[in-house]
Amino acid sequence: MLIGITGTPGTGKTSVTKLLEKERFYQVIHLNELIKEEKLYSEVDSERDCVVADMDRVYDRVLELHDRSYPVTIVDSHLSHHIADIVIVLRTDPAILRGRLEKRNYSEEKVKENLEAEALDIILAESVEWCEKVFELDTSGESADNTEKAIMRIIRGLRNGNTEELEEEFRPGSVDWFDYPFD
Ligand SMILES: Nc1ncnc2c1ncn2[C@@H]1O[C@H](COP(=O)(O)OP(=O)(O)OP(=O)(O)O)[C@@H](O)[C@H]1O
Repeated sequence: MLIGITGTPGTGKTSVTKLLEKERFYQVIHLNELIKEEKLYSEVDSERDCVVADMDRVYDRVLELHDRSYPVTIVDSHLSHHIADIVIVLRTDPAILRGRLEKRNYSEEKVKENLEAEALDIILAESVEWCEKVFELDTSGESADNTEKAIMRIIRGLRNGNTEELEEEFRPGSVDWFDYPFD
């Protein structure tokens, strides 16, 4: 089973998937690292300090790496909803996200761009449009450990084929930061 952990940068995907990796029960593909290591991009956007991933090559590489001896393979990336049919979208209140992104020494423009994407539910909306099953998980005010536990609960439900209650609990649309003041 291939599961994407997606969300705006800073919502905690890497922190949480590193915890999940320690369980040794999951294969975890940290896609952004892979894209950089294997140069799976078509362009370097030096102005925005990022790369433009070549999604066809990325997709093929994930399929190659997908090790079916693991019951679950997790793809960690804000691009994972382009690849997996089942995704967990991590969300963070923009006021909290701002603090996390500022610690990375991002430019104010890049911080605002990401906060706006989070407040406008961009990744959630894409996930709902493209993926079969979407769980929305709010990490605001939660520890990474608790977020990991919630993800493990969702994975357990998926493996047991019993997701009705989880789909209700983590229903897309449960957070609303539309009124976040940007200026
Ligand atoms: N509940 C939480 N879950 C995950 N991370 C959290 C949580 N609360 C606080 N954090 C902190 O938020 C930061 C998230 O950074 P992280 O690199 O994991 O985000 P990311 O979503 O993987 O970003 P990127 O897409 O840029 O790789 C870390 O410093 C982490 O310790």
